[in-house]
Amino acid sequence: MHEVYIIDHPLIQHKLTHIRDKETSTKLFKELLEEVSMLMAYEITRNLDLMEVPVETPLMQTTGKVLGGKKLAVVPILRAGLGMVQGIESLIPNLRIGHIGMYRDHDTLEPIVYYCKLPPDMDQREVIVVDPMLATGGSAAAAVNHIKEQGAKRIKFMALVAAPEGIAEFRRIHTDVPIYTAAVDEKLSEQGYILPGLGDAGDRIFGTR
Ligand SMILES: O=P(O)(O)OC[C@H]1O[C@H](OP(=O)(O)OP(=O)(O)O)[C@H](O)[C@@H]1O
Ligand SMILES: O=c1cc[nH]c(=O)[nH]1
Ligand SMILES: [Mg+2]
Repeated sequence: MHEVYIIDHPLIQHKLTHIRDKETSTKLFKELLEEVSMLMAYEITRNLDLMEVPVETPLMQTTGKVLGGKKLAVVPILRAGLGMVQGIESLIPNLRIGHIGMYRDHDTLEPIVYYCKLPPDMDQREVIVVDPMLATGGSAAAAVNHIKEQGAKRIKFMALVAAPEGIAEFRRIHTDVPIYTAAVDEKLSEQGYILPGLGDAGDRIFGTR
């Protein structure tokens, strides 16, 4: 069973507090989410494999290290996951980006796949699935199911905020996928919102409130 990693770097926690604030504008919300996603990706990728290569500095020949392991792909869960891509992309060279569209039926809260386009070689890649919110866990679990069906074997899931209920549900279904989050909040509301949370992430990113 894989772990839940809480990335509690002070800069991430500082920015997360401003993201939660209902007075934060759409523009600032988006910028902060990108910054936090970059900082989280920095932590998540700290175990990437390296290989040695020769490099010639202006002064002499030496040996350096470059990324040498599996190639990476990031897969945002639409819509809100899109708000995390640019921050990650700015950090990771040669990143491939897949997209999976999920929405929750407002009455049943059941997740529904409405779009999926992934790189063809998913079995060759280390995959980071991103969505700011892990609420009931239904969307994330269904998205990862779908991505596994396309061949992906090494997957990590990254959320900004997670509810205990969502963590439990996701781990019940995907024992092989570690969860990385900046915060585990108190609980879900009866409407399936994370409390205290930050509201509807998609609406706050795209200004559709
Ligand atoms: O864990 P769950 O209970 O499944 O809820 C989490 C999902 O809900 C939100 O998406 P939403 O359905 O609001 O779609 P959107 O991104 O288009 O706003 C969020 O971005 C997650 O994808
Ligand atoms: O609190 C929540 C729960 C699901 N989706 C969101 O965007 N926010
Ligand atoms: Mg939404």
